[in-house]
Amino acid sequence: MLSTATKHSAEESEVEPMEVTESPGDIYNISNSTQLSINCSRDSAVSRVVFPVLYTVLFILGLFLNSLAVWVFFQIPSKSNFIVYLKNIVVADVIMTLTFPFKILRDSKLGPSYLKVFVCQVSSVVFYFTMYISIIFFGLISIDRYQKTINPFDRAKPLNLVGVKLLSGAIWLVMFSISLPNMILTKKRHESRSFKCADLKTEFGLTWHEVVNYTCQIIFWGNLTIVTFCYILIAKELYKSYARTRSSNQKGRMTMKVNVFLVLVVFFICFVPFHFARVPYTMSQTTLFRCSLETALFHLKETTLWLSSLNSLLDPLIYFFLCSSFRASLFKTLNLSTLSRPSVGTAEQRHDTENTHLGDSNV
Ligand SMILES: Nc1ncnc2c1ncn2[C@@H]1O[C@H](COP(=O)(O)OP(=O)(O)O)[C@@H](O)[C@H]1O
Repeated sequence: MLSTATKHSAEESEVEPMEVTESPGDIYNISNSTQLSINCSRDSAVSRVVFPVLYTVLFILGLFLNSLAVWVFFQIPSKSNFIVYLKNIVVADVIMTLTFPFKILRDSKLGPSYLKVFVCQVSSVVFYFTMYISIIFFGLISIDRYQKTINPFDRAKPLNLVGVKLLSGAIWLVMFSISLPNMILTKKRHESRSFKCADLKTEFGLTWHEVVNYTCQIIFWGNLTIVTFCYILIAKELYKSYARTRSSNQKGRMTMKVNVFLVLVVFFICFVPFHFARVPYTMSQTTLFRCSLETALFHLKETTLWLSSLNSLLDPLIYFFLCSSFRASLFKTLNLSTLSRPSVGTAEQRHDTENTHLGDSNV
């Protein structure tokens, strides 16, 4: 196995006939400098047709749902931490959705060749940046929902809200700062038409890419732990509450369960497969692997990445099922006045009221 620097210096030097000795584990020992990965084509009908079609579906539906969500959210005042977090996610989702057309054009080979460079340099980096923003806010939402479960009558204090807005800004800034070098350091010129993003990186750029990927793994697994832990505690509280009231309404109980676990389900479906696939894939970008293994890892990464992109489509479901202010405002926007009429007071009062008892879907 070769390190980042070794792979890079191997790729940068003059191409000479290479001697490759296969070792167990499908990884090559390179005993001569070469551009092995250049000869390993990823081109296939799946990457040229299937994924562009799947991303087109995501783009059309995602743009519609997220634009609607933005429209609805920006009529709701940011009066709770929960709403501030959801607004951050919706902005991240809109930006992520806007990166899809570039990927579609690049992968389908319908776009000009400089688009490939643009995708590696800008749009893919923006995609990952927004993905981790969503992941971090999912973690914060889980903590907030747990706090709301144990202290239902707690209202967000203005000072708290300022703190939460500052925290949100800081998260965007920090994530942008670690992503920016991935744009700047993707600047090597490439003669071959079939280059990979890693081929455009400077030596330090490839190291930075590797470091950011492992940092993002920590961010993901940390947030997954937070989300899982908080929702286990929430479920426990809900169970205690139902046991106390001895609710006999089975249907209501089922709805509550499904809604409570929506965040967890979305998180698992969208992000867990990608983060399992990402580690060996990043290794294949910085270490010389056998071509068949590198290609398999690439396809696995692309498949699981599509699941992560699906998140931008599933998030609006979370807003709808977990945020009553969103529902009320959506029905009002769509002129469904009967549905938008809150059962208790105004939309705002209803939101606050909904947060005050455990059996509500707002948890
Ligand atoms: N977690 C991340 N955060 C920010 N940028 C990233 C992240 N992961 C990858 N990138 C950047 O996105 C671009 C595409 O990366 P990647 O998907 O690994 O390449 P490829 O499309 O060749 O498989 C690269 O410039 C890379 O550095």
